[in-house]
Amino acid sequence: MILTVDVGNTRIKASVFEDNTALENFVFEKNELEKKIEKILEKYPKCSDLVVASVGSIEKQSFLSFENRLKVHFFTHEDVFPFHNKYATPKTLGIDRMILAAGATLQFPKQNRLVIDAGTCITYDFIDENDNYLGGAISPGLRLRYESLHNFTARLPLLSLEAPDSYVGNSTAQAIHSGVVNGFVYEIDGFIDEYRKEFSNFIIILTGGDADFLAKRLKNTIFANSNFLLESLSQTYQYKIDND
Ligand SMILES: Nc1ncnc2c1ncn2[C@@H]1O[C@H](COP(=O)(O)OP(=O)(O)O)[C@@H](O)[C@H]1O
Ligand SMILES: CC(C)(COP(=O)(O)O)[C@@H](O)C(=O)NCCC(=O)O
Ligand SMILES: [K+]
Repeated sequence: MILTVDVGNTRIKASVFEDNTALENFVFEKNELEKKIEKILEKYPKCSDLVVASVGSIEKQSFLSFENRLKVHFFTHEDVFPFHNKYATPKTLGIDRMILAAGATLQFPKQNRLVIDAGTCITYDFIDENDNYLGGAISPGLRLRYESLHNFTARLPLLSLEAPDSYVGNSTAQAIHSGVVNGFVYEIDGFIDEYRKEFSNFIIILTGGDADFLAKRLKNTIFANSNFLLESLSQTYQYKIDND
């Protein structure tokens, strides 16, 4: 039994896996990290390994206190991954994107794959049928768009996510919702259309905190799996054990 932990820039997600099947998922804030992990381990004392991917401000040291109880693995660029990394700056590729690419490679072998993670940022990652990781894109996520409109202007209010009534926002609030939500949806559909021009066939995996909200609004039919990063962490860890 393993406990996987994904430290994103907004929140921490965790999941307990037994034989690559998730038993329970957890979401919490950075300041609750140790307390929450303590609680999870109390509930699942059979956890033998703690596996972490962090792109947030939490470093390896935060997990060291658990090392006397279970094996702690903090993923880095030095680990073995099941794809060929063709990024021009492989050492700066986010570890979350590496885990997503690894999960896509292991779960959907020998085909072109596009992973879209709608979290703090939207990240796009493309792995071709020969398991070459080619790269993708990084753009602001949904909440980041609402916050930056507010933070960098004098007159725009901070709104929380709401589906717009129309493209034609007829008030400040509706104009912001239209710009943020429709802009987000058009961006993703636009990227998918561009990839379609170059690659005739590929599967799309949509994940992240906004995946469910997004999936039903896209022109392209995509099934969302908001647990894909944690599933990929469990699978990539197994791959590491088998290939080290
Ligand atoms: N309770 C919540 N707190 C913060 N963000 C949330 C919450 N529920 C949904 N979201 C959405 O999830 C997105 C962040 O996704 P997430 O995958 O958790 O990010 P990260 O992995 O970067 O920490 C935000 O854009 C926000 O719209
Ligand atoms: C792009 C990211 C900030 C996304 O983080 P997230 O939205 O998952 O919190 C993260 O993958 C990162 O810090 N990447 C480093 C730059 C790169 O991937 O090229
Ligand atoms: K992301």
